[in-house]
Amino acid sequence: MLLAINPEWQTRAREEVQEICQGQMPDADMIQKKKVLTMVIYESLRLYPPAPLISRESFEDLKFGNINNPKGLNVWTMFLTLHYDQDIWGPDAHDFKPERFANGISGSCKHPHVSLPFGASACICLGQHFAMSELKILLSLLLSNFSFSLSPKYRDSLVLTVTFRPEHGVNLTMRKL
Ligand code: HEM
Repeated sequence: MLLAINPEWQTRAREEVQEICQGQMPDADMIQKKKVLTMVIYESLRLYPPAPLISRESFEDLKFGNINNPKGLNVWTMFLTLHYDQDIWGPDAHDFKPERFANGISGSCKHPHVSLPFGASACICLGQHFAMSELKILLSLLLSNFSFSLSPKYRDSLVLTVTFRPEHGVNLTMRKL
């Protein structure tokens, strides 16, 4: 959806796929080289993190500033709000700008540890590298075979429960290249 409404990024990502894959099925080496696609995926996961919150239980009494956090309490961190914080990402925090990730996650914002699409610490997503590979393969195949734009049927409605997802799916108009 973000590539459909940002055709310049769709073109950049497609050119990179064509240059690296040369019409072949993407392999592990090719996936590693896809810098533009990585930036696009990180920025999409910043704006629309599929799992927008994580929880942790305190094993002992803790105090954060003037907030008491007794043993056994579950603390829920809504990183969706962190991903849109203008103090962290700048005044364009609401915009799709994959170039923020040109120098990886560490160079993307003021406090890179708040870029949390896969969570953090000991419970960080076990499948994150697998998920990134899957996304790069899927997007490479889509980009090399189709151009896409937003369908007139698209209805913007996001549902936030344990996951963050489009209520009515994502209707796109696909054209075979
Ligand atoms: C874009 C895709 C994905 C996203 C955004 C995502 C995100 C997350 C997040 C936010 C957590 C919680 C981390 C935390 O509590 O700090 C998590 C945990 C986990 N994810 Fe994913 N995930 C994705 C794909 C996958 C895939 C493909 C697999 C398996 C093949 C996977 C396996 C797991 C497992 C096993 C955990 C629990 C880790 C633990 O508690 O030790 N995830 N994921």
